[in-house]
Amino acid sequence: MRSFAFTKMHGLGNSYIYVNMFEEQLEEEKLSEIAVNVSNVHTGIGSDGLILICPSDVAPVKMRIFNSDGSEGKNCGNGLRCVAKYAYEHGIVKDKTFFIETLSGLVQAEVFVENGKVTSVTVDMGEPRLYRKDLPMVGNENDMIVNEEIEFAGKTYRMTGVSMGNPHAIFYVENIDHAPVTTLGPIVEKDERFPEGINVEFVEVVSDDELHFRVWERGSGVTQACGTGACAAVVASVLNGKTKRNKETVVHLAGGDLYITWTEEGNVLMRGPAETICTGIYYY
Ligand SMILES: N[C@H](CCC[C@H](N)C(=O)O)C(=O)O
Repeated sequence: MRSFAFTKMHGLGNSYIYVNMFEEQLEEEKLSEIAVNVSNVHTGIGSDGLILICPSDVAPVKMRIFNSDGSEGKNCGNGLRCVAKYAYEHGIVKDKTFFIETLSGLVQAEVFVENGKVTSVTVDMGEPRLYRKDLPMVGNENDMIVNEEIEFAGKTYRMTGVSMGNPHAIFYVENIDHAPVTTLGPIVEKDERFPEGINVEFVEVVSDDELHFRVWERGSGVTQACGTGACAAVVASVLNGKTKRNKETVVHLAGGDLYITWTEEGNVLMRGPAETICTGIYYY
């Protein structure tokens, strides 16, 4: 019977099982199966997926993220804040500002500490990617997708596409409580026009610096929060003239609030909490 130590952490209710790969060894070919199994709330630990905190050749730490269906994602905003918290509190990093390697590139995290514990993290998520080739989405690879008319299941919608290293389809709704998260979400996620699938977000605009937000995540379904999705929603809202560039925007997710700024310099800043739930040993 094999086992590994884990820490369950969450960012606004988007929880993952974190494994410190500086101390544990997991077989590469088993990672997808382990992600599915630990995520199961009945026979596993219960989470939106698995996140590995790994050594890196180009940064103090590397994050790998697996959704609850076992697919590997290329970025995870809530995961990055928790990885930053873990790395600082476990002495993997000594500075309060440091780089984290992801499959979609390097990001820079800054931790805010009270009584030795990280309470909040700001991550510079880098620049959004705005073209069809970045999602990817079929069609002219150098076209942007802003408020584009598109048909799903016989109905016409307006969609904006933004990548934060992982792909997001943004739809605006009048009332977030009536957003078709569980009906339209899975249809868009698996639509053949997105060869690698896509995360699906619904946004209600409150003002030029406040949004309501719900998400159907690629590979995990409905989650309480999606950090990269919140970043994509703010970028999409600027592109659609609904919010302002360089102005911190509060995004109300099901699990709580994130503060996002798409700066004039081009990068996207995400600020929010990261919390430890429990530690344990997983047997498999
Ligand atoms: N489902 C995403 C990965 C997790 C992203 C989300 N949990 C976040 O906080 O950004 C994907 O397959 O691209």
